[in-house]
Amino acid sequence: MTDTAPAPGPRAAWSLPDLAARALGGAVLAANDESFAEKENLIRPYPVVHAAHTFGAKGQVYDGWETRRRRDDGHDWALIRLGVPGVISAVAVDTAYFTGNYPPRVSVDACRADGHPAVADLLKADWRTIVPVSDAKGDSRNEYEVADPARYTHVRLNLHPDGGVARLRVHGTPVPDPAGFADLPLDLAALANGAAVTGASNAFYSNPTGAIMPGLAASQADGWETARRRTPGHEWLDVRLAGRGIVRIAELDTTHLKHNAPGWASIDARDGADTFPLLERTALQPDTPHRFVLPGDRPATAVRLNIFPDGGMARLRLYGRLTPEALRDLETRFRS
Ligand SMILES: NC(=O)NC(NC(N)=O)C(=O)[O-]
Repeated sequence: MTDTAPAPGPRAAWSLPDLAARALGGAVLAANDESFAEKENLIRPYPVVHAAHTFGAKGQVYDGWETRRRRDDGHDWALIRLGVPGVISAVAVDTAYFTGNYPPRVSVDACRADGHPAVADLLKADWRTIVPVSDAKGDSRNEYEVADPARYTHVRLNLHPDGGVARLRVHGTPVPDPAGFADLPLDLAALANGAAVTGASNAFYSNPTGAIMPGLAASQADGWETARRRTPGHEWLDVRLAGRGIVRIAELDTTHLKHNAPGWASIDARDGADTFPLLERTALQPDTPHRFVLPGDRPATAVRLNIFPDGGMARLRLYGRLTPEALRDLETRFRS
């Protein structure tokens, strides 16, 4: 859970995942100045913390990135690698607790530098403006929507002229490099491979997208957890796969869900207008990574994970192979 959860409403861009998230592999690579507070705080996943009148050797302590007061005409910048490349739809610049020292204006540039570029190479990259110089407020979540269909790998946050920013969130659609998707089985449900959570019956305790994030869940808050269900029925999670493919192994990981794991789970698959069972209703254990080998060979584009009656899932992994057509589509999308 972060401090910068979008306000409710029909604002699709803000419900897209944060491509700069540290948990996805994002990193703050460089900043021209971090005299007061360090740049890495920009992508911390935690709510911003603040205690007034706490002074360190450099001044008041802030949970964010804060530069010195400029005495020239320049501006400050920080360079961020996205965890997974993608199309950026919205950027949030959260100045929580920066009141007398927030940047009055910000802008954001983006570039596409595939591979593993060094900072020196990135500084020479072809940067495009995705958020022009825009007004920002102090102690606020400043939101800027982006209408640019290009795929980017890095962003640069500019402060005009200087100041402090608590958090940067870069919402967008992952467009991963499909090199290697052809020869190896991959997790067709992984966000990093281009899958997405498209719906959940209940998202009371955590963001359901946590269930398809990389790595092991760090805690119960890191996966999907529902409220206790007090009515008949069951909870479910919808996932659009990275592409049309055949799933051979399903991993249902209830790690950290000790007294609130689902009793049972099943998975339904969808391919066009057809739906079919991928995993029949199966008993689950608390705090356990379950692995099921699936017998079928029908391709699917999306799945619904059903949990009975409620609980959640730390991680859902669906290992399989893309169809040749789906692989070609991803390659075209990545190159365009
Ligand atoms: N009281 C402050 O916050 N002062 C300043 N910042 C820090 N971190 O002390 C400043 O000058 O921007």
